[in-house]
Amino acid sequence: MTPAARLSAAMDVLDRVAAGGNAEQALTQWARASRFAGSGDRAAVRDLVFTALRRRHSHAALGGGESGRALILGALREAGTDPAALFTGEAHAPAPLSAQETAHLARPVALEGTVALDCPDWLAPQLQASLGADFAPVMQALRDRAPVYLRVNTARGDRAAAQASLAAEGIATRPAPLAETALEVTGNERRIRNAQAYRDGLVELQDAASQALVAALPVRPGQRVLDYCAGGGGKVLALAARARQQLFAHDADPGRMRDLPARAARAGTEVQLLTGPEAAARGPYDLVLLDVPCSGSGAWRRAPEAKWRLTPERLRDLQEIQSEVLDKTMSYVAPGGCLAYATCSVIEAENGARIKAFLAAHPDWRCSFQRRFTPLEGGDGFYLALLTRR
Ligand SMILES: C[S@@+](CC[C@H](N)C(=O)[O-])C[C@H]1O[C@@H](n2cnc3c(N)ncnc32)[C@H](O)[C@@H]1O
Repeated sequence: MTPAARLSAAMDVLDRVAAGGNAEQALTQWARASRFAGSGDRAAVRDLVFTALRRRHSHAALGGGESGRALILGALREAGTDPAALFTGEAHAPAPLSAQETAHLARPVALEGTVALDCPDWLAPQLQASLGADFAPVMQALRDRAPVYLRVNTARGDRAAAQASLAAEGIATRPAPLAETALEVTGNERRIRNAQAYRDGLVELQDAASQALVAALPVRPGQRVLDYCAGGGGKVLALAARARQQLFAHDADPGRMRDLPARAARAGTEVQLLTGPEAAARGPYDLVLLDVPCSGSGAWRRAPEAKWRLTPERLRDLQEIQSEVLDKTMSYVAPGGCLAYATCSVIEAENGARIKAFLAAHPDWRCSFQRRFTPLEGGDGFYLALLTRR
């Protein structure tokens, strides 16, 4: 594909996302319908789409609108590329610029405040209050692509062995300071899923802060652990590598745990999947991990459309769900056990405020540890609170 044809494809995908589609699915649909697109084309279109979504506010201002075409015009303008040479209308290139577009592109645009930071306007005060002096740097960081991190499965080998195995297949990595198990991929990341170390379960794809969060959980061999919001199981598998435990996983949407048994087998461990009633009946557990549904604000680099889809109503609903999950599962914790509350959000209302509300309603509980991670440390934004009975 020519560079101009890649722009047309990205515009098309962005329009599908604007109509309510999910970016990953829209890209997959486009790739299936575009057999002529090689892996380089798919990667380039993906980059264009994700950058435009991360920077939708500023690109819309620069490009003169929120359509896929305007966002791509904004991206070219930000990069200092003259669109006229690409927007020729020839073959699969975008149609030539209209008079209105030409006029907009000629007008100076000063990017300021929430537009320059690509921050949703309504959420800026809350984010500012949550992050303080880190607000602008964090929002800036969320405008860029996230690093790719691997978790070394220490049940299979150490970090040096994983690095050596990956290097033998041309995949460059370096240790990431956030967690002892974390490697940052610095070259040839597209080869990971075919690499021997990945197929053998020596490494898994997992954000470094997510690994650091799991490293902070109180884990002892032989204990019973319930991952109550297990999703794909990233955290429960990271827990499995730390010590031999009896592991149980539940999710309100069991379909999300579909790949968990196969992933567990690849990692050399076993996780029992439980329905809601089973999760209640099989307790108590020494550790109950609640990786609750949240705004995902700490992970907006990876799922940037979520940044613009979040609404005040949805944020309120999420807080209700978060408190409900805490209230429901506190009785699942064994005496002396721990209830671990986690989000991938940097919004205080989903983090410390939920814990404060929980402790106010349940004075027999206390918070023994809390930690917030932001993208300024390299990984995604996360929050962890450890709760124990007094
Ligand atoms: C942040 S994701 C979990 C990610 C996962 N722990 C990981 O590390 O890959 C939150 C999960 O909570 C699930 N969920 C939503 N509401 C729930 C509820 N009331 N009870 C249990 N799980 C819920 C969602 O289906 C989603 O899979």
